[in-house]
Amino acid sequence: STGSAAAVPINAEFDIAYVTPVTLGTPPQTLQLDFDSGSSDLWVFSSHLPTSQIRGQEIYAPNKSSTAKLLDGHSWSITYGDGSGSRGNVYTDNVTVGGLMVERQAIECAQQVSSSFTSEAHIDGLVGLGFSTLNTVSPKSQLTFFDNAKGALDSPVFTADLKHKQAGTYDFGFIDKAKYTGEITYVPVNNDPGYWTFSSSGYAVGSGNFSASPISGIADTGTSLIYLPTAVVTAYYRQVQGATNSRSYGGYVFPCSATLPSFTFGVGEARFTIPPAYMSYAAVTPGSSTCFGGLQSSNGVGINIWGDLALKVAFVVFNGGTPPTIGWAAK
Ligand SMILES: CSC[C@H](NC(=O)[C@H](Cc1ccccc1)OC(=O)N1CCC(N)CC1)C(=O)N[C@@H](CC1CCCCC1)[C@@H](O)Cn1ccccc1=O
Repeated sequence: STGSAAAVPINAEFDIAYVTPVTLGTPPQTLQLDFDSGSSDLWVFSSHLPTSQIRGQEIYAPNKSSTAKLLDGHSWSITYGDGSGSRGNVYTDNVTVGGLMVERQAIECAQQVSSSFTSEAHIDGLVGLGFSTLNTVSPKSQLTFFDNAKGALDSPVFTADLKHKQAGTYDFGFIDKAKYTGEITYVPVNNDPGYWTFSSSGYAVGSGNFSASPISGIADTGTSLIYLPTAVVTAYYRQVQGATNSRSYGGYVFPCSATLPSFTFGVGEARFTIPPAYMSYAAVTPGSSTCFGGLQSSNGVGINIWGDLALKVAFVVFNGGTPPTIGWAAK
């Protein structure tokens, strides 16, 4: 079997996150979920949430689904890198993504969400696509949608074709040759403790020479930006007039009028260049002439992250075979 579903940017201006329609239960309830290869819980806004914590999101009501079953005595609780979090109880039910159905998928129903989730009306929950070792359900941890689907897939892979300010796709079980050009460069994945961790072969700032130093980081569809070592980040912002690492804004900012260099990263012999226009994010406050950079330091994060900003200039194959690998191709 295979599946294919749209990845739609939640913000018309900046690609800060992407959501994908997912149907749950019988009759089907459709929610817009954020596919996150940096975590491994499938959780949703639910009928178990106080209404004060729901502001425009769609909810999943297990008691309205004839195929929902309570996973008695199980609970979950998760906190993300940006400090947001949620917790609740667990049901199993049918989950369908782009025509691919998994029966008895653990659906983690939120009983509490942090304020940043309540204020993000476009995200009704997450689908974790990390390795199942990271799942937070207790006392028995649960499998991700991908791990549950894997055995039935034509090939044990999913691919991400994220785009700038337009809908892309997540495909399951097949590699669509129409979505990329040239060859796919595969590199090893270290899935301990459970991320899609791979080694980039280096970077270049603008037209500068390529610095061939390996950078270990995770491919994370749930993170907007790129978080890399300080040496890389200072080399980049040294080329940006007026750039500063702002404590108050929590990262590198610069005048929105600044000329930005492109940023190139390597995967094996392959090179991927992020154009200058992608390297600037929202103004730090609406209407401000100070902009937030797409490349930030991983110092405060503790892990290097290749987020949507890097993923959207490539076609990426998350190969869940044995051993797992990750493939990057131009498009
Ligand atoms: C440096 S990990 C920061 C990262 N969260 C982001 O990237 C959010 C995404 C977002 C944007 C807009 C609305 C809602 C959410 O966006 C920003 O933080 N932005 C974008 C806008 C910018 N102006 C400021 C910075 C993050 O926790 N991801 C986790 C998944 C996220 C959680 C929040 C909801 C969406 C999915 C996750 O994969 C990160 N992970 C990765 C490895 C280990 C643990 C861990 O937890």
